[in-house]
Amino acid sequence: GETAEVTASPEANDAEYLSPVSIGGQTLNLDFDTGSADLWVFSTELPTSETSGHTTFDPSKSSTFKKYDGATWKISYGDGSGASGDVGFDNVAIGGATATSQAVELATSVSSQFVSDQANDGLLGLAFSNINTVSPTKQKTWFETIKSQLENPLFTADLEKDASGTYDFGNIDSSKYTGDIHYAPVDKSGGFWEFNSKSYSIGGTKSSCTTCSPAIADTGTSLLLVDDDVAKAYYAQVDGSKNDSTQGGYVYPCSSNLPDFGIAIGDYIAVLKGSDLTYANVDSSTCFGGIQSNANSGMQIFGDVMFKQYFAVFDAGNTQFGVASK
Ligand SMILES: Cc1cc(CN)n(C)n1
Repeated sequence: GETAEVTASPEANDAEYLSPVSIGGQTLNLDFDTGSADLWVFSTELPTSETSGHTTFDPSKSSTFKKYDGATWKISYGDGSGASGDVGFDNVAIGGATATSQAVELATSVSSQFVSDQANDGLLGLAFSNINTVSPTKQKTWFETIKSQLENPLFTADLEKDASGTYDFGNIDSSKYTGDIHYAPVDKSGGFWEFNSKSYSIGGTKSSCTTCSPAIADTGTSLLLVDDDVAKAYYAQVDGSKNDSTQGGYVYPCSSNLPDFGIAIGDYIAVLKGSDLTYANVDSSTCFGGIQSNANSGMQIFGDVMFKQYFAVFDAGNTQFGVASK
């Protein structure tokens, strides 16, 4: 069976991580997103006013591209961004592993967030294909297309703070973590890498929250979005913090001490170091937190803030998600 490894390079503030993907021989930099299941790209079908700075996929220049007549797609993300377009099939290679006849969704329209994010040429979804948005027939993700060719039906994420990391497909590289991998069973019925998260700790003090929302492992989200009462409890321990609607969330004096925050991955509490829980500066003395409220959406979203501190295993063979220290 095959294995593959690809670099994940951070954008400013580690807001997102981009990886090179070859589609019909054309290389684009895509955001690998375990929180969605569409592989879509900036394409020559977009208005040129929207593609400045991006690499676009040109189906007419790929000898292996096949149009999927009549198929369309339309996706919107938790941050309000979105895109839509039509569909074809092509050979898609990542780190030397090629999925043949992979559904490739060509954007004919993208929201302003994507137009201005010139480093991002599209997304590669790594959630479960039951939430793919292609109509009339849902399409498989790249991972599900290639899974049977892999040494093991899994992939791992090693994202780093302000440095390049890796995604590995088909194997767990033991040099990338220390200690045990702590697994939680995944409920994939909603299409996400979803698990229970019924406790947390703040500054070493553990709280159980039987009513806490389930969580998803989402490499496409920058922050850690936790239930509203948990976010409140955390920032109650941060001097000078406030929930500032103009800034879009909790901010605090950069000089304040941030307590460690433990998140439950099933029965295991992964402790995130307070010193790594500041996301960005709002101004020279005010900081924006990496932990924010999910506005009681009913789902907790564990994004890159977690992946920067823990090595992660997405195990489709056993339908489980695991983390390990690194
Ligand atoms: C573009 C994009 C992807 C995601 C996470 N699934 N978000 C929040 N935004």
